[in-house]
Amino acid sequence: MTVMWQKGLKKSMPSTSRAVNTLKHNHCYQIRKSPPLVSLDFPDIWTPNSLDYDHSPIQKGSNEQTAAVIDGKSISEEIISGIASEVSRMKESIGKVPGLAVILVGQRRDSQTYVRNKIKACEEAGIKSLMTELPEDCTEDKILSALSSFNENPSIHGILVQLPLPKHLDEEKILNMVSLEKDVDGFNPLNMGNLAMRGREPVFIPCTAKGCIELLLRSGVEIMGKKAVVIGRSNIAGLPTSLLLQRHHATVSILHALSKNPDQITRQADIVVTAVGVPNLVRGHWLKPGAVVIDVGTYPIEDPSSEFGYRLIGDVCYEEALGVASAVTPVPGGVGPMTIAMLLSNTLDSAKRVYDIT
Ligand SMILES: NC(=O)C1=CN([C@@H]2O[C@H](COP(=O)(O)OP(=O)(O)OC[C@H]3O[C@@H](n4cnc5c(N)ncnc54)[C@H](OP(=O)(O)O)[C@@H]3O)[C@@H](O)[C@H]2O)C=CC1
Ligand SMILES: Nc1nc(=O)c2c([nH]1)NC[C@@H]1CN(c3ccc(C(=O)N[C@@H](CCC(=O)O)C(=O)O)cc3)C=[N+]21
Ligand SMILES: [Mg+2]
Repeated sequence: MTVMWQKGLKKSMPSTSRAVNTLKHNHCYQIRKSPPLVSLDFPDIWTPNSLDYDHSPIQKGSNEQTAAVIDGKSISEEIISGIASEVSRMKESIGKVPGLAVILVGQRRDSQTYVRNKIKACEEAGIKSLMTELPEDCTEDKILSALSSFNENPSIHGILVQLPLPKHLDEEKILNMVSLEKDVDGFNPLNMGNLAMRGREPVFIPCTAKGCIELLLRSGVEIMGKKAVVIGRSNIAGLPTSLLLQRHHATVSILHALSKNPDQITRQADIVVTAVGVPNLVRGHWLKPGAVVIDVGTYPIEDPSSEFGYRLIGDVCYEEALGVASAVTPVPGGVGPMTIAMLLSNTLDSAKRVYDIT
């Protein structure tokens, strides 16, 4: 493997040696600081999302197209129009509508686009939206005070802090301030824990994960008993998606930046969900013929010819996948719009819970 790969492994070594050191210092007298039996370290390396992947030329149309294109855009529109009619029913019966608050910090163009899309979708569905835009260099206190006013505002049923936040801000602390009952992103650790644990129900299911499953179900893909591979293990995409697939009784493998032979493991999967952010990471030969491929990745690349100066590409080599898979989601027009539809769905559910409507 390449230099990056080796660097990653080397840098993740200290966790072991740290454990050994603690053992030496503690000797056997101090019980309070006993060394961990299990290391909980995630790689503290920065994984640049560009490790070791296949740069060989893309095989356009070398195989006849086998795959159906899963139209996330139109499925999301269907869902949003269903939400819109529920919202108008709510308005007629109790004179109230769901409300979503969005906090956007800084000037990232992609974040601005996603947030704009979310606000636009709220308008379509009749959901009230409030948006707080804060400068890149804003203080933590500013965000926390915006959050506490949204937490207390009874006409707000969902709160979303757009990620990533600028580096100087403590993301965990800020996300922890979002009231559990309004955490429509599902990023609160209690939500994730409940998603993972048998017999428990999260208040909200994270939107991207929910969107991926919804795409599978609405495309008639059976999940139960199937082998699913999720590439990526982030809190916002890969991890919750793998948990949700497991809840739907798939046999799930999770791949990440330090996984070896990802192509071979992926080739065994009936369902592949990829959430990495590396363009063309998943090549045609990574896929089992007939696999269903859900591409969460959205990597912005410069494109002066498009409206906002950039366009998005996914993790999957789309041209190659079309000739191997049985179904593929495009980027754009796949998971992205579904994430937004699920955000609205969570916000509606939240309002229904507050007003005790079924
Ligand atoms: N369409 C949508 O609605 C959404 C799209 N996205 C997009 O999905 C992508 C991922 O987002 P996010 O999860 O936030 O990103 P993160 O950077 O938080 O996570 C990326 C994950 O991919 C893994 N990874 C990195 N490189 C490789 C590699 N070469 N092979 C296998 N795994 C690798 C990382 O592994 P490790 O853990 O070892 O570092 C990590 O788990 C981005 O393009 C993002 O824009 C995200 C959310 C919603
Ligand atoms: N707190 C938080 N919640 C999120 O859900 C969240 C986040 N932070 N940070 C970033 C990721 C990414 N994400 C996307 C949402 C919509 C599109 C989307 O609408 N995509 C369209 C096209 C976008 C465009 O018009 O360029 C599509 O794929 O068709 C993409 C990506 C949500 N995320
Ligand atoms: Mg990364």
